[in-house]
Amino acid sequence: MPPSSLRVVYAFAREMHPKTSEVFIEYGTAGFRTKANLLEHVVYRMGLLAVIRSRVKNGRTIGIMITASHNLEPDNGVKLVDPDGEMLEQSWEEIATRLANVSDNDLESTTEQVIKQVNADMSLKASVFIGMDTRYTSPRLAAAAANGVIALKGTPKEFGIVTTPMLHFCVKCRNDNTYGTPTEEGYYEKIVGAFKKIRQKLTVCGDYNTTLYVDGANGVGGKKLNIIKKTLDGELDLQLFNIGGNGGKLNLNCGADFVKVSQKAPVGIEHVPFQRVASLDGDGDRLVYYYIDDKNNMNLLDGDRIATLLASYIAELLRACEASSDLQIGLVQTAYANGASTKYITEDLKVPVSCVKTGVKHLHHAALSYDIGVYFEANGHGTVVYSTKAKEVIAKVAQEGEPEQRKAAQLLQNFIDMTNETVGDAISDLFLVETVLCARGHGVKQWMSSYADLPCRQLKVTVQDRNAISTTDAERQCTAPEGLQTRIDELVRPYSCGRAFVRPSGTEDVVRVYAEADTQLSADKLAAEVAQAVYDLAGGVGARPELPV
Ligand SMILES: CC(=O)N[C@H]1[C@@H](OP(=O)(O)O)O[C@H](CO)[C@@H](O)[C@@H]1O
Ligand SMILES: [Mg+2]
Repeated sequence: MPPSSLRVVYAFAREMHPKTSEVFIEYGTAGFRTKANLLEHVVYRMGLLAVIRSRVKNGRTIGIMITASHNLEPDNGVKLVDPDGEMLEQSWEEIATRLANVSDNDLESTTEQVIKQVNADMSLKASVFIGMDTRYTSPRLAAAAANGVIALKGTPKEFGIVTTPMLHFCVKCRNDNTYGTPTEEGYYEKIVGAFKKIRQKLTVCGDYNTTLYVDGANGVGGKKLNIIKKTLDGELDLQLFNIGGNGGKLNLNCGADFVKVSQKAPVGIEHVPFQRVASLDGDGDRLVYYYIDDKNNMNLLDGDRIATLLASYIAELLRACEASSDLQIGLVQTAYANGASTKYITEDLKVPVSCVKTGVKHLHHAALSYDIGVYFEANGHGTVVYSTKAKEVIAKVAQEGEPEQRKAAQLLQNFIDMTNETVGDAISDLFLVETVLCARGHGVKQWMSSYADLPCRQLKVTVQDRNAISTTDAERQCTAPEGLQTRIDELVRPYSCGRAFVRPSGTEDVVRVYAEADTQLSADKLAAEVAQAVYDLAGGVGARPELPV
């Protein structure tokens, strides 16, 4: 890199996107996420880093997504997408953090150091796709990202408002044209196109009802479903709520995170007993379902429930193809998965389960070790990944199998096409769920009946330094501070079906507490007791922990 070019970087930074805050910011589970007004310089610098990353990857396209997902409107965030549409390689997170925090004066030399460290050939072309969510601060941040890309002579392409998974999809397609066309239209063609194909092969029957209510969290996912809705031809009657524009605030008392954590129905939705409702998060990468029953009770169908539904259907089709002995299907969860779901998967579905640390990158990675890997966080973020071997075996049966086997294999092929394999995707997952329910003639009651969730509760505790808490065994055991795990064990012991763990959040400055037990009262009580133990033994600050979250 000739020095003159780096001087441009520096001048650009100081003039247009100066670092105005001394607050240290870290590339966490979901990239950088904080108040939007602290992010402009960070995003500009991620534009620089994306160019360097693209060059290290021989000019393959890198993605930048501007979003703070399920956080409230004043926050925003940025994350990088690697060439196969997956999250940024973990070893680069430290580099991203370093570049985000240096002073404007040190930016030039730090950029140069990074280029040397990663051995980037700065004479190569570089391509960066930029997407953003619906926040009013997003266009300004997207422009800062594009300026960063231009400063290092990369080529930015702005996609405007897209869901996070759409951007991941477009990055993947740009680098691998067998996957699809790298545009929003290409996304609809592949995902919605496959849904329509599969629907032609299925008959609407039993308790399945084609009306689906959707809570769009007043974010981007609902807006995109409004586009898709117009192209559906009776396959699914989408009734969209919380799609923005009616004064409803992004993620405020609505959306997948609110529904999952509070276990309450969102605002802004008409209640019809036993009506299926799909709830998306603000950037369209999480999905949970729920229904209100005739006693006005809330019934949540979360990520664990979606994972088991998809895994059981795929396993059923594999058996029908007679390919189940050739292909190993597995499920990946985190410690937040409801204990009842894990028991159901291992004992009833007889599918192997692995438990990994929180954060999609960990789940995605573990899922790749199966021929077909289904992964979901309990909060509704997840997808299915299919190995090349699985695709080849299924394609062979679809061509050469007996008629019944061929039929099942062709259904599986449509199912694969409908899946966004790059990352959890609320829209793709919604179509996958609707397909399984339709194929089985099931309504929400049958879906719910596969197993009964153990009541659970999540709480947050504010401590002086959340990193004083260390964990092991996929975050299910606490190794520091001393004595905390022993205390948790003592607290859990008296509870029937009791389980509890604590871990520092990667996206908020809190310690998260999770507890489950045989009754809601017990789960709430256990969570409160464990939260108190965290407060006492891990340096709690501010108000003592209280219910609810
Ligand atoms: C309990 C929980 O839902 N944690 C979420 C949350 O992470 P924390 O590290 O718990 O803050 O945000 C992550 C990014 O969206 C998501 O991957 C994860 O599942
Ligand atoms: Mg999200």
